[in-house]
Amino acid sequence: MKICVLPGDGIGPEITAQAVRVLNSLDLKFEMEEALLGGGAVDATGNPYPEATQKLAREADAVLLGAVGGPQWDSLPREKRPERGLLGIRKDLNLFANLRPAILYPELANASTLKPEVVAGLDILIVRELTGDIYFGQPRGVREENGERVGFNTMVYSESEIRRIGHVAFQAAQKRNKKLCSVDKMNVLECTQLWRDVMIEIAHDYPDVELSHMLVDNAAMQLVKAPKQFDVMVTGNMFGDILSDEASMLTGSIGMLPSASLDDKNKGLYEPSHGSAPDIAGLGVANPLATILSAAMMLRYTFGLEEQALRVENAVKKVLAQGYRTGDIYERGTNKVGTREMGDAVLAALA
Ligand SMILES: NC(=O)C1=CN([C@@H]2O[C@H](COP(=O)(O)OP(=O)(O)OC[C@H]3O[C@@H](n4cnc5c(N)ncnc54)[C@H](O)[C@@H]3O)[C@@H](O)[C@H]2O)C=CC1
Ligand SMILES: CC(C)CC(=O)C(=O)O
Ligand SMILES: [Mg+2]
Repeated sequence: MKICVLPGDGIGPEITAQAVRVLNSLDLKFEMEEALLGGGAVDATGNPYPEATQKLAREADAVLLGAVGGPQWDSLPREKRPERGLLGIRKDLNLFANLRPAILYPELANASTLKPEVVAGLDILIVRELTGDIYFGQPRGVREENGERVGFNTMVYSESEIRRIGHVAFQAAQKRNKKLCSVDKMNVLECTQLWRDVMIEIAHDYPDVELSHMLVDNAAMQLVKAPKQFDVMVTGNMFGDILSDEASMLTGSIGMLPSASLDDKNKGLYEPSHGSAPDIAGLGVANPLATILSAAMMLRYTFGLEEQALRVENAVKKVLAQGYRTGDIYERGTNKVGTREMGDAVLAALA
């Protein structure tokens, strides 16, 4: 079981270290090797996704990633920016299916931005397409036109790209409550009219799943109005990026939202849904639970170790029940801890 570990930038190394400790405590035989991705990689090699990282990531069964980016790299030419490294590894490994579960742990009911009665028992799975859409579409750039600069990107999806993420979402819905909501903007975007048409075609293969459709602006509103109407949501790369950050706050914090990015053979990259949080980097206060829960997803999806995945998830439940909280989920009467102490608590819960 080979894992390529990419701590990345900002809080990335702090949170990844805790997930690595958790994996190493499980008495399983992992081979782990670290490499550079993002800003640190640009500084060291001039490339945000260096060849050595590419080789290691391709050879590994799974990748564990912290996060990339930071203001010190924002003025670099676009192809050298840390985020290009992230898009690069996702595309290179064909990780088209991004699973982002938004689950409210009962202990965090007061940390949610919504009233407890609106979110109690919340358990949504956002299935986000990850290697297409406007983040990858060509042409892109800034050109001179009529004496001014014009910026442009292209939203593009092929039928086959929509179909393969659709199948992932329908199959996930089959294993859950058999309800799938596809989110698009078909009223104004041709690209997402095709998205809707293809989802309707695929639905014939899954007669047991109830498919509904929602425009993305309404979906953003419904998520904070009545989130429990959703079970599985499927959407494109950009809408999924935005809606998953929004959904994270229903669970208390973006520091609680893990993710799995999968290809069609269960190879996966596992990372928290948040970014490198430059505002708290180096302070030892970041919440490592999203990364630890991402490691649990790795055990489940890539290694098929369901029992071990549940063990880690139960350890996270236990530390929350014991009252351990990083600053982002802290409330009066609980025990405020830093990143490493939260890792210690999870390890103790696993022992
Ligand atoms: N997957 C990745 O590597 C991603 C990278 N980024 C990059 O990260 C950098 C910062 O982006 P932002 O827009 O500020 O988003 P962000 O997700 O890094 O931070 C947003 C807010 O959430 C807080 N936060 C995030 N993770 C947290 C955690 N584990 N515990 C406690 N608080 C946490 C931060 O302190 C900040 O206030 C940018 O360079 C961006 O491009 C952004 C999103 C994803
Ligand atoms: C580079 C961005 C697309 C990363 C991001 O915000 C995400 O994947 O959630
Ligand atoms: Mg994002």
